[in-house]
Amino acid sequence: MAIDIPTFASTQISLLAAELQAEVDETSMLVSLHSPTALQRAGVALTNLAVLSQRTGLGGKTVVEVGPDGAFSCSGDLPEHGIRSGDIVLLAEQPAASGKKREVKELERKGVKGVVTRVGRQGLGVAVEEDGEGEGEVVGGDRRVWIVKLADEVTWKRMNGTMEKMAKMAEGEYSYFMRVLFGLTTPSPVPEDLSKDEEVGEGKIKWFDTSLNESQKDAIRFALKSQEIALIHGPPGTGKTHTLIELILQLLALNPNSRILVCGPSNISVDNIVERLSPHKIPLIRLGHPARLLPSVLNHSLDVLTRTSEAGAIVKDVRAEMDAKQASIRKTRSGKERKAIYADLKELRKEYRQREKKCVSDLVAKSKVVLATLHGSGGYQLRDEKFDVVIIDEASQALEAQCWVALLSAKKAICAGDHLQLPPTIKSLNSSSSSSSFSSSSKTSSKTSSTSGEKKTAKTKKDTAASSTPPTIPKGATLETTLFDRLLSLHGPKIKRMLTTQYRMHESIMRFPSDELYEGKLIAAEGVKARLLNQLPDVRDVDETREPLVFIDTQGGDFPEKTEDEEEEEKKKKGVTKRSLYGDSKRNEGEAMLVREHVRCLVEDGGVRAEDVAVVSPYNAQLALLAPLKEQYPGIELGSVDGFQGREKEAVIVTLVRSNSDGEVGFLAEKRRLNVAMTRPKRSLTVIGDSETVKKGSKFLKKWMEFLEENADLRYPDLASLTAAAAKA
Ligand SMILES: Nc1ncnc2c1ncn2[C@@H]1O[C@H](COP(=O)(O)OP(=O)(O)OP(=O)(O)O)[C@@H](O)[C@H]1O
Repeated sequence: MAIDIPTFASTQISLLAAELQAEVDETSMLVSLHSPTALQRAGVALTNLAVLSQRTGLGGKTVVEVGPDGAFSCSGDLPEHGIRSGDIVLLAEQPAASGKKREVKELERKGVKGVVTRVGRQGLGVAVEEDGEGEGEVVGGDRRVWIVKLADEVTWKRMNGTMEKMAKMAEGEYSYFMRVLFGLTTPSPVPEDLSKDEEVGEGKIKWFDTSLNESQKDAIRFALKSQEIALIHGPPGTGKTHTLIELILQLLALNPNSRILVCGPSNISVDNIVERLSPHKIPLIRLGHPARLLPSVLNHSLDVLTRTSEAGAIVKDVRAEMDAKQASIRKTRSGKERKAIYADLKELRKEYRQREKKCVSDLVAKSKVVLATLHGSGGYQLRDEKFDVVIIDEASQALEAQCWVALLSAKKAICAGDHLQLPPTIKSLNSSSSSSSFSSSSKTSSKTSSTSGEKKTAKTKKDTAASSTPPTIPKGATLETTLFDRLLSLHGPKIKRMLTTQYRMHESIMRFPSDELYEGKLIAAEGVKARLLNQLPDVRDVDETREPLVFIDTQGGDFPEKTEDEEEEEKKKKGVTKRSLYGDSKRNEGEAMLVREHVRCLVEDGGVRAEDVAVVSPYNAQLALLAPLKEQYPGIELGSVDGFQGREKEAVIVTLVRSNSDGEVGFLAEKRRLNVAMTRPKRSLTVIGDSETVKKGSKFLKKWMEFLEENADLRYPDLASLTAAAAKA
């Protein structure tokens, strides 16, 4: 069904506003209720830091480097934390650990906002906002500082700006591409069978990578032939990125004059492509702050090129002057002098920007392929640039508004993704019921931080609603509907090609997701279909390393789940009043014991390296319970399902947690979450769960449990002997 563009845009604006509000409220709630130390443990803050230095980064921004305050760290290393580059943070003087309530607003007055540009073992960099009040206050003295994660208003502004533009466009301004993407017209037809001859465009396709499989070749032919839109559906491990690289090379081979913009929702998704594209020696440039990029792609980063290229020479002297000024701030004690330095810096920054702009536009104009995050593509560097094709990787993990930042001036788009894995995570209340329970996640932040697919507490939700006035949003509209989803339901499978050979999982691990979600079309590549743990170097042949699929069924009621809040209630009775950060997240002590025992068998008896093992759970409280495993088996990873999307491991243990007499399964009912959970392993998947409870959750869950009962190495644990063994250990 066609969609009215202004209505779409204004709905997005309302949804985005609600989302931003939810994020802001969540931060406020966390900050006001918990001490800096507790926030650090939850992955949203870093405490006891000292300002180490300041320098000038891209855009003339001041980058403040912070590291552990010597008085609090012997090793000089940062403690375990959940701050990632790209996060929006507040850098402020650390409040005393009093029981006093803190307000975010008050903290903001005392500090400066910025973007984390670099995260290292011993410190991190924050590019601070230039006009932040009190800038000198924070970075000047020798005070102890901390950083707290804030809502990402920068990304929001870009999306909102794009939607506002769309809302205001007159019908005559819509491009053919836009009309197709909103169903006002149909996509130009693409010949059904492209495989007979290799004729595409002017000449024959000569494959750069001859190892491509048929489904990959077919997807590339289709994407080359399509005029406006092509979706490349890549189930887990099917070589989506691999396919995109060949596609980019083919686009350029067919038309050496074409210019391509390649985007993804995260820095890592973009860097991944830069890394794989760079050996092909095509002129490419990566936009984005260099400190946020993988070291291996730095040579293509705009910032580095502005320093090293000829065009960059004119920028250099201003930068040097700015750096010298920055350095002098720390030496100055007088407020008056500092003020004067800031005024000089402001002027220099202006000049720097002008010179840099010229240099940047020269560099961008020379590049055939420009790569940036979706919101990065909305930066000033690309303001007047035109591209023949826009490619979006991981499109099913991006908000649609985010995609339009890159698509607004596009003529043709190719989107790769998998709508059967998790969509972007949404915090606002308007999301659909089954999946409304998920909050922020990022691929890199796994650990036991708060960034899993859970809402903190049911109470938080109500609090959030009460503290803000949500804008009116049409019924059924949700940010969770991605561009990928919407286009599929708008135009159907004719705009899509699916990759069908997967290069990750043992055949038995692949079977269920393939049959239930991918129409039975997945094929395990020859090299992976029978791979077992016991074939890895130094791994011994024991029960745990011999089986690709193990199901430890905890049915019978001996392994009940618990809610953190229930335990908090018990604590309260004993006089402990602080509320848990994990709220109503569930945990299951019995399952945790089984996880520990299984890890022990894999690593100690089987000789599997801890780095090759991951424990994945939908519930943060369960991960918190298992956290000591990381000390016992350094290198092991514990992650939320949401945080583990896009990752893989040799052996994965999934602990489902839910076990109750009501058959309550919460957000286990979300197929896409389960799909992600069960498709992470290469050689070994161990599922621990109560089949009785889980079966009641949904048809899909019932089928999964039945599949495991029939096909997995089935085990019924005995709690008494397990407890005895644990006590002995
Ligand atoms: N045609 C191929 N022949 C051999 N190996 C391949 C082929 N295509 C992909 N692979 C391998 O499969 C693995 C997954 O590929 P890639 O990283 O491109 O997948 P992806 O689909 O982007 O990943 P994800 O599952 O995270 O979406 C890689 O190790 C890649 O080298």
